[in-house]
Amino acid sequence: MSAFEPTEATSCVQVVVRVRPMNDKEQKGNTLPVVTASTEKKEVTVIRGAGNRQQRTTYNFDDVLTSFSTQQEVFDTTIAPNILDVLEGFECTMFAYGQTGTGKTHTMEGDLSSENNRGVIPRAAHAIFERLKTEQYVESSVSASYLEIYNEELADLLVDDGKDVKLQICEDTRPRGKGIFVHNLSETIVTSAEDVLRLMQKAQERRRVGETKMNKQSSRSHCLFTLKVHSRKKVDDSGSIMECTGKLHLVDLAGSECAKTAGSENAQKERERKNINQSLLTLGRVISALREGHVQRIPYRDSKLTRLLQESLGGKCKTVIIATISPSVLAVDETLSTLNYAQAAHGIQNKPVATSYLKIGDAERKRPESASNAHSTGTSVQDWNQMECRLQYMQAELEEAQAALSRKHQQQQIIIDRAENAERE
Ligand SMILES: Nc1ncnc2c1ncn2[C@@H]1O[C@H](COP(=O)(O)OP(=O)(O)OP(=O)(O)O)[C@@H](O)[C@H]1O
Repeated sequence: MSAFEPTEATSCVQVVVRVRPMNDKEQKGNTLPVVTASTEKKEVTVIRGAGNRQQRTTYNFDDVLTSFSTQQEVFDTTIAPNILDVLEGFECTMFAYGQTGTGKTHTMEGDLSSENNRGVIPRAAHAIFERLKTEQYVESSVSASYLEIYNEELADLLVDDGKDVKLQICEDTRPRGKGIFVHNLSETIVTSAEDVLRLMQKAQERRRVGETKMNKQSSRSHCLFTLKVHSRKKVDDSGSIMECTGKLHLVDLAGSECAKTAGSENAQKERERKNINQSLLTLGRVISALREGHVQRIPYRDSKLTRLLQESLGGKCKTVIIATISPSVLAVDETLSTLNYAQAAHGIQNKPVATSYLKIGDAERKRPESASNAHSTGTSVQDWNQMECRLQYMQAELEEAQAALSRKHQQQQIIIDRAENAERE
Protein backbone atom coordinates (compact mmCIF):
# COMPACT_ATOMS: atom_id res chain seq x y z
CA MET A 1 0.00 0.00 0.00
CA SER A 2 0.98 3.56 -0.32
CA ALA A 3 3.36 5.86 1.44
CA PHE A 4 1.29 9.01 1.33
CA GLU A 5 2.53 12.57 1.18
CA PRO A 6 3.82 13.42 4.64
CA THR A 7 1.84 16.04 6.47
CA GLU A 8 3.49 18.69 8.61
CA ALA A 9 2.68 16.73 11.80
CA THR A 10 5.93 15.68 13.44
CA SER A 11 6.76 13.18 16.14
CA CYS A 12 9.99 13.26 18.16
CA VAL A 13 12.07 10.12 18.52
CA GLN A 14 11.39 8.92 22.08
CA VAL A 15 14.45 7.98 24.11
CA VAL A 16 14.27 5.74 27.16
CA VAL A 17 17.22 4.60 29.31
CA ARG A 18 17.30 1.28 31.14
CA VAL A 19 19.87 0.57 33.86
CA ARG A 20 20.48 -3.11 34.48
CA PRO A 21 21.29 -4.61 37.89
CA MET A 22 24.95 -5.26 38.80
CA ASN A 23 26.05 -8.60 37.38
CA ASP A 24 28.06 -11.27 39.26
CA LYS A 25 31.40 -10.01 38.01
CA GLU A 26 30.64 -6.47 39.09
CA GLN A 27 29.37 -7.62 42.48
CA LYS A 28 32.37 -9.88 43.07
CA GLY A 29 34.69 -7.04 42.13
CA ASN A 30 33.02 -5.23 45.00
CA THR A 31 32.53 -2.13 42.88
CA LEU A 32 30.07 0.56 43.83
CA PRO A 33 27.40 1.65 41.40
CA VAL A 34 28.19 5.00 39.80
CA VAL A 35 24.80 5.50 38.14
CA THR A 36 21.68 6.77 39.89
CA ALA A 37 18.41 6.67 38.03
CA SER A 38 15.09 8.26 38.84
CA THR A 39 11.95 7.05 37.07
CA GLU A 40 10.00 9.90 38.62
CA LYS A 41 12.35 12.69 37.50
CA LYS A 42 13.19 10.82 34.27
CA GLU A 43 16.87 11.46 34.84
CA VAL A 44 20.11 9.54 35.07
CA THR A 45 23.21 10.79 36.91
CA VAL A 46 26.68 9.36 36.39
CA ILE A 47 29.40 10.00 38.96
CA ARG A 48 32.99 9.91 37.82
CA GLY A 49 36.14 10.23 39.91
CA ALA A 50 36.35 10.71 43.68
CA GLY A 51 36.83 13.43 46.27
CA ASN A 52 37.45 16.91 44.87
CA ARG A 53 37.73 15.51 41.38
CA GLN A 54 34.29 13.96 41.42
CA GLN A 55 32.21 14.88 38.37
CA ARG A 56 28.46 14.39 38.20
CA THR A 57 26.69 14.43 34.85
CA THR A 58 22.90 14.40 34.73
CA TYR A 59 20.87 13.53 31.66
CA ASN A 60 17.12 13.83 31.09
CA PHE A 61 15.15 11.49 28.84
CA ASP A 62 11.54 10.72 27.94
CA ASP A 63 11.60 7.88 30.47
CA VAL A 64 14.09 6.16 32.73
CA LEU A 65 13.87 2.52 33.83
CA THR A 66 15.87 1.30 36.80
CA SER A 67 17.37 -2.07 37.71
CA PHE A 68 14.06 -2.83 39.48
CA SER A 69 11.89 -2.26 36.41
CA THR A 70 10.07 -5.36 35.24
CA GLN A 71 9.88 -6.57 31.63
CA GLN A 72 6.19 -5.59 31.61
CA GLU A 73 7.08 -2.06 32.77
CA VAL A 74 9.70 -1.83 30.04
CA PHE A 75 7.14 -2.82 27.40
CA ASP A 76 4.49 -0.44 28.80
CA THR A 77 6.94 2.48 28.88
CA THR A 78 8.39 1.96 25.42
CA ILE A 79 6.49 0.49 22.50
CA ALA A 80 3.11 -0.41 24.05
CA PRO A 81 1.55 2.99 23.16
CA ASN A 82 2.56 2.41 19.53
CA ILE A 83 0.72 -0.89 19.13
CA LEU A 84 -2.49 0.94 18.27
CA ASP A 85 -0.56 3.12 15.81
CA VAL A 86 0.62 0.00 14.00
CA LEU A 87 -2.98 -1.16 13.72
CA GLU A 88 -3.89 2.29 12.35
CA GLY A 89 -1.38 1.82 9.52
CA PHE A 90 1.71 3.54 10.95
CA GLU A 91 5.23 2.20 10.79
CA CYS A 92 6.86 2.10 14.25
CA THR A 93 10.38 1.19 15.29
CA MET A 94 12.02 0.41 18.59
CA PHE A 95 15.73 -0.22 18.81
CA ALA A 96 18.03 -1.12 21.67
CA TYR A 97 21.44 0.49 21.80
CA GLY A 98 24.17 -0.10 24.39
CA GLN A 99 27.43 -1.73 25.36
CA THR A 100 27.75 -5.51 25.15
CA GLY A 101 26.18 -7.19 28.17
CA THR A 102 23.99 -4.25 29.24
CA GLY A 103 20.69 -5.97 28.41
CA LYS A 104 19.70 -5.23 24.79
CA THR A 105 18.74 -8.83 24.05
CA HIS A 106 17.23 -9.18 27.51
CA THR A 107 15.08 -6.13 26.70
CA MET A 108 14.10 -7.05 23.15
CA GLU A 109 13.78 -10.86 23.38
CA GLY A 110 14.18 -11.72 27.05
CA ASP A 111 13.73 -15.26 28.28
CA LEU A 112 11.26 -16.77 25.82
CA SER A 113 10.49 -19.69 28.13
CA SER A 114 9.34 -17.52 31.03
CA GLU A 115 6.17 -15.46 30.83
CA ASN A 116 7.50 -12.89 33.34
CA ASN A 117 10.86 -12.49 31.70
CA ARG A 118 9.76 -12.27 28.09
CA GLY A 119 11.01 -9.19 26.32
CA VAL A 120 9.46 -6.59 24.09
CA ILE A 121 9.12 -8.68 20.89
CA PRO A 122 6.91 -11.44 22.34
CA ARG A 123 4.93 -8.87 24.36
CA ALA A 124 4.33 -6.71 21.28
CA ALA A 125 3.16 -9.76 19.31
CA HIS A 126 0.82 -10.71 22.15
CA ALA A 127 -0.61 -7.16 22.33
CA ILE A 128 -1.21 -7.06 18.56
CA PHE A 129 -3.05 -10.39 18.48
CA GLU A 130 -5.11 -9.49 21.55
CA ARG A 131 -6.19 -6.25 19.89
CA LEU A 132 -7.02 -8.00 16.62
CA LYS A 133 -9.36 -10.32 18.57
CA THR A 134 -11.69 -7.41 19.37
CA GLU A 135 -14.90 -7.45 17.38
CA GLN A 136 -14.31 -4.29 15.33
CA TYR A 137 -11.65 -6.15 13.32
CA VAL A 138 -13.37 -8.09 10.56
CA GLU A 139 -10.23 -9.40 8.94
CA SER A 140 -6.49 -9.37 9.58
CA SER A 141 -3.25 -10.92 8.50
CA VAL A 142 0.12 -10.68 10.26
CA SER A 143 3.48 -11.67 8.86
CA ALA A 144 6.94 -11.73 10.41
CA SER A 145 10.44 -11.34 9.05
CA TYR A 146 13.75 -11.53 10.87
CA LEU A 147 16.93 -10.15 9.38
CA GLU A 148 20.48 -10.30 10.66
CA ILE A 149 23.24 -7.93 9.58
CA TYR A 150 26.74 -9.16 10.30
CA ASN A 151 29.78 -7.44 8.77
CA GLU A 152 27.51 -5.77 6.19
CA GLU A 153 26.17 -9.19 5.11
CA LEU A 154 22.43 -9.82 5.30
CA ALA A 155 20.96 -13.14 6.49
CA ASP A 156 17.36 -14.31 6.74
CA LEU A 157 16.91 -15.84 10.21
CA LEU A 158 13.60 -17.49 9.28
CA VAL A 159 14.67 -19.68 6.36
CA ASP A 160 15.94 -23.20 6.81
CA ASP A 161 19.67 -23.70 6.64
CA GLY A 162 20.85 -24.24 3.08
CA LYS A 163 17.87 -22.48 1.55
CA ASP A 164 19.41 -19.02 1.68
CA VAL A 165 18.97 -16.73 -1.29
CA LYS A 166 20.84 -13.53 -1.88
CA LEU A 167 19.24 -10.69 0.02
CA GLN A 168 19.43 -7.18 -1.32
CA ILE A 169 18.32 -3.79 -0.04
CA CYS A 170 16.08 -2.10 -2.62
CA GLU A 171 14.10 1.10 -2.74
CA ASP A 172 10.69 1.43 -4.32
CA THR A 173 10.28 5.16 -4.79
CA ARG A 174 6.82 5.11 -6.42
CA PRO A 175 4.16 7.16 -4.62
CA ARG A 176 2.45 3.98 -3.55
CA GLY A 177 5.68 2.02 -3.39
CA LYS A 178 7.11 -0.15 -0.64
CA GLY A 179 9.86 2.34 0.24
CA ILE A 180 13.06 0.64 1.43
CA PHE A 181 12.79 -3.13 1.61
CA VAL A 182 14.92 -6.26 1.51
CA HIS A 183 14.43 -8.19 -1.70
CA ASN A 184 14.07 -11.96 -1.11
CA LEU A 185 13.61 -11.64 2.67
CA SER A 186 11.00 -14.22 3.66
CA GLU A 187 7.75 -13.17 5.30
CA THR A 188 6.14 -15.86 7.44
CA ILE A 189 2.43 -15.66 8.20
CA VAL A 190 1.80 -15.82 11.94
CA THR A 191 -1.62 -16.33 13.48
CA SER A 192 -0.83 -16.09 17.19
CA ALA A 193 1.74 -14.83 19.69
CA GLU A 194 2.82 -18.48 20.13
CA ASP A 195 3.67 -18.63 16.40
CA VAL A 196 5.94 -15.62 16.95
CA LEU A 197 7.62 -17.33 19.92
CA ARG A 198 8.28 -20.40 17.78
CA LEU A 199 9.79 -18.25 15.03
CA MET A 200 12.04 -16.49 17.52
CA GLN A 201 13.23 -19.83 18.91
CA LYS A 202 13.98 -20.97 15.37
CA ALA A 203 15.88 -17.75 14.70
CA GLN A 204 17.92 -18.11 17.91
CA GLU A 205 18.84 -21.64 16.85
CA ARG A 206 19.85 -20.45 13.41
CA ARG A 207 22.01 -17.69 14.88
CA ARG A 208 23.73 -20.22 17.14
CA VAL A 209 24.48 -22.51 14.17
CA GLY A 210 25.72 -19.52 12.15
CA GLU A 211 27.99 -18.39 14.98
CA THR A 212 29.63 -21.79 15.29
CA LYS A 213 29.99 -22.31 11.56
CA MET A 214 31.36 -18.92 10.69
CA ASN A 215 33.05 -18.06 13.96
CA LYS A 216 30.74 -15.08 14.42
CA GLN A 217 30.05 -13.19 17.62
CA SER A 218 26.37 -12.55 18.19
CA SER A 219 27.12 -9.30 20.00
CA ARG A 220 28.55 -7.99 16.73
CA SER A 221 25.42 -8.55 14.67
CA HIS A 222 22.25 -6.49 14.38
CA CYS A 223 18.87 -8.25 14.36
CA LEU A 224 15.79 -6.63 12.86
CA PHE A 225 12.47 -8.31 13.61
CA THR A 226 9.45 -6.95 11.72
CA LEU A 227 5.74 -7.63 12.10
CA LYS A 228 3.60 -6.46 9.20
CA VAL A 229 -0.05 -6.11 10.16
CA HIS A 230 -2.79 -5.82 7.59
CA SER A 231 -6.22 -5.25 9.09
CA ARG A 232 -9.77 -4.32 8.14
CA LYS A 233 -11.98 -2.85 10.82
CA LYS A 234 -15.50 -1.52 11.12
CA VAL A 235 -15.44 2.22 11.74
CA ASP A 236 -19.19 2.80 12.20
CA ASP A 237 -22.55 1.08 11.91
CA SER A 238 -23.04 2.01 8.25
CA GLY A 239 -20.64 -0.68 7.05
CA SER A 240 -17.67 1.59 6.42
CA ILE A 241 -14.40 -0.28 6.66
CA MET A 242 -10.93 1.10 7.36
CA GLU A 243 -8.19 -0.95 5.79
CA CYS A 244 -4.68 -0.43 7.20
CA THR A 245 -1.21 -1.86 6.74
CA GLY A 246 1.18 -1.02 9.58
CA LYS A 247 4.63 -2.30 10.48
CA LEU A 248 6.50 -2.77 13.72
CA HIS A 249 10.30 -3.01 13.56
CA LEU A 250 12.03 -4.26 16.71
CA VAL A 251 15.79 -4.02 16.50
CA ASP A 252 18.53 -5.45 18.72
CA LEU A 253 21.72 -3.63 17.75
CA ALA A 254 25.25 -4.95 18.08
CA GLY A 255 27.16 -4.15 21.28
CA SER A 256 28.52 -0.64 21.06
CA GLU A 257 31.90 -0.92 22.77
CA CYS A 258 33.66 -0.86 19.44
CA ALA A 259 31.97 2.35 18.39
CA LYS A 260 32.53 4.38 21.48
CA THR A 261 33.42 7.54 19.62
CA ALA A 262 30.51 7.25 17.22
CA GLY A 263 29.58 10.54 15.73
CA SER A 264 32.59 12.34 17.17
CA GLU A 265 35.57 13.84 15.39
CA ASN A 266 37.74 11.00 16.64
CA ALA A 267 35.66 8.34 14.95
CA GLN A 268 38.05 8.03 12.02
CA LYS A 269 41.11 7.58 14.28
CA GLU A 270 39.24 5.03 16.38
CA ARG A 271 38.44 2.97 13.25
CA GLU A 272 42.10 2.70 12.37
CA ARG A 273 42.89 1.69 15.78
CA LYS A 274 40.72 -1.39 16.06
CA ASN A 275 38.02 -3.50 14.58
CA ILE A 276 35.01 -1.27 14.58
CA ASN A 277 31.44 -1.88 13.88
CA GLN A 278 31.13 0.35 10.84
CA SER A 279 27.37 0.48 10.89
CA LEU A 280 27.21 1.76 14.49
CA LEU A 281 29.63 4.51 13.58
CA THR A 282 27.41 5.42 10.65
CA LEU A 283 24.38 5.35 12.91
CA GLY A 284 26.19 7.87 15.14
CA ARG A 285 26.91 10.08 12.13
CA VAL A 286 23.30 9.86 10.94
CA ILE A 287 22.11 10.94 14.39
CA SER A 288 24.61 13.83 14.52
CA ALA A 289 23.74 15.00 11.01
CA LEU A 290 20.02 14.93 11.79
CA ARG A 291 20.56 16.86 15.01
CA GLU A 292 22.68 19.43 13.23
CA GLY A 293 20.05 19.77 10.50
CA HIS A 294 22.25 18.63 7.58
CA VAL A 295 19.19 17.46 5.71
CA GLN A 296 20.96 17.43 2.36
CA ARG A 297 23.60 14.93 3.41
CA ILE A 298 22.48 12.36 5.93
CA PRO A 299 24.83 9.39 5.40
CA TYR A 300 22.10 6.72 5.42
CA ARG A 301 23.70 4.93 2.48
CA ASP A 302 27.04 4.44 4.24
CA SER A 303 25.88 1.24 5.96
CA LYS A 304 23.17 -1.36 5.52
CA LEU A 305 21.87 -0.77 9.03
CA THR A 306 21.32 2.96 8.53
CA ARG A 307 19.83 2.36 5.07
CA LEU A 308 17.28 0.05 6.67
CA LEU A 309 16.65 2.44 9.57
CA GLN A 310 16.32 5.44 7.23
CA GLU A 311 12.58 5.84 7.82
CA SER A 312 13.08 5.38 11.56
CA LEU A 313 15.45 8.33 11.95
CA GLY A 314 14.17 11.46 10.27
CA GLY A 315 11.59 9.56 8.19
CA LYS A 316 8.00 8.38 8.34
CA CYS A 317 8.21 6.02 11.37
CA LYS A 318 7.34 6.62 14.99
CA THR A 319 10.51 5.64 16.81
CA VAL A 320 11.55 4.67 20.32
CA ILE A 321 15.19 4.11 21.27
CA ILE A 322 16.07 2.23 24.44
CA ALA A 323 19.62 2.85 25.63
CA THR A 324 20.85 0.14 28.00
CA ILE A 325 23.61 0.81 30.55
CA SER A 326 25.46 -0.89 33.39
CA PRO A 327 25.55 0.84 36.81
CA SER A 328 29.13 -0.26 37.51
CA VAL A 329 32.25 1.89 37.69
CA LEU A 330 33.92 -0.69 35.45
CA ALA A 331 31.75 0.46 32.55
CA VAL A 332 31.62 4.18 33.26
CA ASP A 333 33.26 5.29 29.98
CA GLU A 334 30.86 3.18 27.94
CA THR A 335 27.92 4.38 30.00
CA LEU A 336 28.76 8.02 29.32
CA SER A 337 29.26 7.26 25.64
CA THR A 338 25.86 5.51 25.42
CA LEU A 339 24.13 8.35 27.26
CA ASN A 340 25.71 10.96 24.98
CA TYR A 341 24.56 8.94 21.98
CA ALA A 342 21.05 8.67 23.41
CA GLN A 343 20.96 12.37 24.18
CA ALA A 344 21.95 13.17 20.60
CA ALA A 345 19.04 11.07 19.31
CA HIS A 346 16.66 12.75 21.72
CA GLY A 347 14.81 15.40 19.78
CA ILE A 348 15.20 14.01 16.25
CA GLN A 349 11.95 14.71 14.48
CA ASN A 350 10.11 12.25 12.26
CA LYS A 351 7.04 12.79 10.10
CA PRO A 352 4.80 9.77 10.61
CA VAL A 353 2.49 8.74 7.79
CA ALA A 354 -0.15 6.04 7.96
CA THR A 355 -1.09 3.64 5.21
CA SER A 356 -4.82 3.33 5.40
CA TYR A 357 -7.89 3.66 3.28
CA LEU A 358 -11.54 4.00 3.98
CA LYS A 359 -14.20 2.04 2.14
CA ILE A 360 -17.62 3.62 2.34
CA GLY A 361 -20.32 1.30 1.12
CA ASP A 362 -19.52 0.37 -2.50
CA ALA A 363 -17.34 3.41 -3.02
CA GLU A 364 -13.79 2.73 -2.00
CA ARG A 365 -12.03 5.86 -0.94
CA LYS A 366 -8.40 6.07 -0.06
CA ARG A 367 -7.22 8.79 2.25
CA PRO A 368 -3.99 10.02 3.77
CA GLU A 369 -3.86 10.12 7.53
CA SER A 370 -1.45 12.20 9.52
CA ALA A 371 0.01 11.58 12.95
CA SER A 372 -2.83 13.67 14.33
CA ASN A 373 -5.37 11.21 12.87
CA ALA A 374 -7.26 13.96 11.06
CA HIS A 375 -10.59 12.73 9.76
CA SER A 376 -12.26 13.59 6.47
CA THR A 377 -14.88 16.32 6.59
CA GLY A 378 -16.08 15.67 3.06
CA THR A 379 -15.15 19.09 1.66
CA SER A 380 -14.49 19.37 -2.04
CA VAL A 381 -10.73 19.84 -1.49
CA GLN A 382 -10.60 16.57 0.42
CA ASP A 383 -12.65 14.87 -2.28
CA TRP A 384 -10.06 16.00 -4.80
CA ASN A 385 -7.30 14.70 -2.54
CA GLN A 386 -9.06 11.38 -2.26
CA MET A 387 -9.50 11.15 -6.02
CA GLU A 388 -5.84 11.99 -6.50
CA CYS A 389 -4.84 9.30 -4.02
CA ARG A 390 -7.11 6.83 -5.76
CA LEU A 391 -5.59 7.74 -9.11
CA GLN A 392 -2.09 7.25 -7.72
CA TYR A 393 -3.20 3.92 -6.34
CA MET A 394 -4.59 2.82 -9.71
CA GLN A 395 -1.48 4.03 -11.55
CA ALA A 396 0.74 2.07 -9.19
CA GLU A 397 -1.50 -1.01 -9.59
CA LEU A 398 -1.16 -0.64 -13.36
CA GLU A 399 2.64 -0.33 -13.11
CA GLU A 400 2.78 -3.43 -10.92
CA ALA A 401 0.61 -5.40 -13.38
CA GLN A 402 2.80 -4.24 -16.30
CA ALA A 403 5.95 -5.26 -14.42
CA ALA A 404 4.44 -8.69 -13.66
CA LEU A 405 3.47 -9.11 -17.33
CA SER A 406 6.93 -8.14 -18.48
CA ARG A 407 8.49 -10.64 -16.04
CA LYS A 408 6.20 -13.34 -17.41
CA HIS A 409 7.20 -12.49 -20.98
CA GLN A 410 10.86 -12.68 -20.01
CA GLN A 411 10.36 -16.06 -18.36
CA GLN A 412 8.50 -17.34 -21.45
CA GLN A 413 11.28 -16.06 -23.69
CA ILE A 414 13.88 -17.88 -21.57
CA ILE A 415 11.87 -21.12 -21.89
CA ILE A 416 11.53 -20.65 -25.70
CA ASP A 417 15.26 -19.88 -26.06
CA ARG A 418 16.20 -22.94 -23.99
CA ALA A 419 13.88 -25.16 -26.07
CA GLU A 420 15.35 -23.80 -29.34
CA ASN A 421 18.92 -24.31 -28.09
CA ALA A 422 18.08 -27.87 -27.04
CA GLU A 423 16.57 -28.57 -30.48
CA ARG A 424 19.62 -27.18 -32.24
CA GLU A 425 21.95 -29.30 -30.11
N1 LIG B 1 17.53 -5.69 33.44
C1 LIG B 1 18.08 -6.89 33.64
N2 LIG B 1 17.68 -7.67 34.65
C2 LIG B 1 18.22 -8.90 34.84
N3 LIG B 1 19.20 -9.40 34.06
C3 LIG B 1 19.64 -8.68 33.04
C4 LIG B 1 19.12 -7.38 32.77
N4 LIG B 1 19.75 -6.90 31.70
C5 LIG B 1 20.63 -7.84 31.31
N5 LIG B 1 20.58 -8.90 32.12
C6 LIG B 1 21.38 -10.11 32.02
O1 LIG B 1 22.70 -9.72 31.65
C7 LIG B 1 23.25 -10.60 30.67
C8 LIG B 1 23.64 -9.83 29.41
O2 LIG B 1 22.46 -9.29 28.83
P1 LIG B 1 22.20 -9.28 27.26
O3 LIG B 1 22.68 -10.52 26.61
O4 LIG B 1 20.78 -8.92 27.06
O5 LIG B 1 23.17 -8.08 26.84
P2 LIG B 1 23.33 -7.46 25.38
O6 LIG B 1 23.39 -6.00 25.59
O7 LIG B 1 22.31 -7.97 24.44
O8 LIG B 1 24.77 -8.00 24.98
P3 LIG B 1 25.35 -8.24 23.49
O9 LIG B 1 25.65 -6.88 22.94
O10 LIG B 1 26.62 -8.99 23.79
O11 LIG B 1 24.39 -9.03 22.69
C9 LIG B 1 22.21 -11.66 30.40
O12 LIG B 1 22.48 -12.78 31.20
C10 LIG B 1 20.91 -11.00 30.86
O13 LIG B 1 19.96 -11.95 31.27
